[in-house]
Amino acid sequence: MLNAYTSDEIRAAERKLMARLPEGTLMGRAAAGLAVACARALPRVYGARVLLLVGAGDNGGDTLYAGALLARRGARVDAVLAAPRAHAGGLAALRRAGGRAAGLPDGPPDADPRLTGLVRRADLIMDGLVGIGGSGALREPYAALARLAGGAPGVVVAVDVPSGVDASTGEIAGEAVRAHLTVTFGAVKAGLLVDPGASRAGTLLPVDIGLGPDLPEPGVVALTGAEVAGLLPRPGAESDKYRRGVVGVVAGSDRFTGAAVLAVGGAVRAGAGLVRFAGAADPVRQVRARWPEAVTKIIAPEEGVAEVGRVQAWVLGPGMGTGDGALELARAVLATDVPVLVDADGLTVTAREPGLLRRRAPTLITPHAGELGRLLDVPAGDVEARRLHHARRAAAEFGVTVLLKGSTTVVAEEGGPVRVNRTGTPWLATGGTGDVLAGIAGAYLAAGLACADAAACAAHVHGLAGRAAATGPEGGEAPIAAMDVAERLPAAVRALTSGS
Ligand SMILES: NC(=O)C1=CN([C@@H]2O[C@H](COP(=O)(O)OP(=O)(O)OC[C@H]3O[C@@H](n4cnc5c(N)ncnc54)[C@H](O)[C@@H]3O)[C@@H](O)[C@H]2O)[C@@H](O)CC1
Ligand SMILES: Nc1ncnc2c1ncn2[C@@H]1O[C@H](COP(=O)(O)OP(=O)(O)O)[C@@H](O)[C@H]1O
Ligand SMILES: [K+]
Repeated sequence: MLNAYTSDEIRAAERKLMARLPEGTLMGRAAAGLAVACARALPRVYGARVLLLVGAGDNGGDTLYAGALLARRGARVDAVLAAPRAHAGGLAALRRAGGRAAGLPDGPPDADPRLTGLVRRADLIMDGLVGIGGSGALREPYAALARLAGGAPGVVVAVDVPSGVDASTGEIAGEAVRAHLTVTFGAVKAGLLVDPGASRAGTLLPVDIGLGPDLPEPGVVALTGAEVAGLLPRPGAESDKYRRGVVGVVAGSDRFTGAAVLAVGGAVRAGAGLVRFAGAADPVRQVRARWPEAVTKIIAPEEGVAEVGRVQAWVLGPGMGTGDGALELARAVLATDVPVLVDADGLTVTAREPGLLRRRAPTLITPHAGELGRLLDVPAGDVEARRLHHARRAAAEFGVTVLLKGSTTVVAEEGGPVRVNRTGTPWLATGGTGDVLAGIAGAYLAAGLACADAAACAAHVHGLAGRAAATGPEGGEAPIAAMDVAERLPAAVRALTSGS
C-alpha cells in the first residue's frame, strides 16, 4: 500500500521526529536525497548548469543545501532568490561551495535577459519556491518564475511538491510548476497522487528522512498490484457459476444499445459466474449476438426486475436513457436487497430522487465529473478541480461508496481512506470505456467484494487493460476502442496475478 498524507499530517510527524534529533538533521537528510536524485537526472554533474528557484521558507533551504552539494561536485550552480529573505544556512553553504545567488531584477522576471538566459541554459532547474508551507495561488513573483520554468528545455525537479500544487489535495489555484521529477521528503503527499496536481509532479521519488514511525493512519492510499491481485475473486474446487457470483445488468435502450453490450462484456471478461441482462428488445438482441454467455430478458419499466432471476449484485444505468421509464427501473433495482452499482444514466435519473441511494444494502456509484456535479449541484469543472473533496462529500452525503472517474480515479467511502488508482491512460477517455468499468466492478461485487475493494480493483484492472490496449506488443501508443479494454482484461489479470 502506498500511503499518502496531508501537509498537516507530515508537519505533525516532522515536529515529533525533530524533537528527538539535533537541529538541521532532517533538512540535511532531505537535501542529501535531493542532490542524489538531481545528480542521477543529469548525464554528468561536473560542468552541468543548475538553476535553483529559491523561496523564503525551508523548501528553499533544502534547495540551497542540495545546490551546495552539487556545486561541490563541480556543477555550475546559480540561485535565484525569489523573496527578500532566504534560508541563511543554506545560502551560506551554497556560497561556500562556489555557487552564486542573486535576487530578482526589478520588473517582470520573464523580461530580464539574465534570468531568461539562466533558464534557457540550465540543464536542471530545482523548484524550491514553496513546499508544504504553500497556501493558495502562487503569488508574484513566484507565479512568474513557475511560468518561466514551464518553458525551460532542461529537467525540472520539484523539491517536495511542485510549487503551486496544494500538497494535501492536488488542487491548483493559479500557476503551478510542471516537473519531470518530484523528490518528496518523509512520505508521499496526497496531492501528488491526485490530479490536477499529480500530472504536475512527473515521476515521484520519495526520500526517507525517518518519518515512518511518527506518521498517522493515511487518509489517502494507493493499492499495489500485488494487493489488487490478492483481492481479486478466484474460483476454487467448490465453485460453481452461482457461487462465483451472478451479476444482473440493467442497461441500454433502443437508442443506446452499445452500452449494454460493453457493460455485459466487462462483467463476462472480469469473471462473473453468470451475467443476467435485462433491458429493451434491441439491446437484448445485441447482447445475445455479442455475448452468448449472458442470459437475457426483455423487460418493460413497469415490470421491474423481479422476474429477471436471482442475482448477487446489480449494475444499473449505462445507456438506459433518462426518461420516466428509466427512473422507474432505477427505483426497482435500488429497492432490492443486494449490492447495486449505479452508473451513467442511472445516476442522471437518480439525481432527480437522490433519496433512492439511501439503502440498507451496499451501493457503489461510478460517476464522471459531470454526473457527480449533477448529484451535488456543482459545475463539473469544480468536481475536476477538487476531486478528493467532492468524492468524499458525495460519500458522506449519500451514504454510498463513490468511484469518481477521470484523469485520476478516486474511490471514497465514509470511515476509510480514499483509494487512488494509479493505472490507466488518457487513451481511456473514449466513449464506452466507463460501461466496461461498470461491468467489471459489478462482477466483483457479485463475487462478494466490498464496494471499496470492488471499485479499487476494477479501476486498477481496467487501467491496466486500457494501457495494454493502447500500447500493444509493438510498443508506441495508439487510440483504443472500449471493446478493446474488455478484450484485454484476461491478459491484464494474468499479468497482475503472475506479478509481472
Ligand atoms: N519541517 C521539517 O522538518 C522539514 C521540512 N522540509 C522542507 O520544508 C518545507 C516546508 O517549509 P516551510 O514550512 O518553511 O514552508 P515552505 O518553504 O514550503 O513555504 C513557506 C514560504 O512560502 C511562502 N508562501 C506560501 N504560500 C505562498 C504562495 N501561494 N505564493 C507565494 N509564496 C507563498 C510563505 O510566505 C513562506 O515564505 C517542506 O516542503 C520541505 O521542503 C525538509 O527540509 C524536511 C524537514
Ligand atoms: N484523462 C483521462 N485519463 C485517464 N483515464 C481517463 C481520462 N478521462 C477518462 N478516463 C477514464 O475513461 C473512462 C470513461 O468513462 P465514462 O466517462 O463513463 O465514459 P463512457 O460513459 O463513455 O463510458 C473512465 O474509466 C475514466 O476514468
Ligand atoms: K517546491
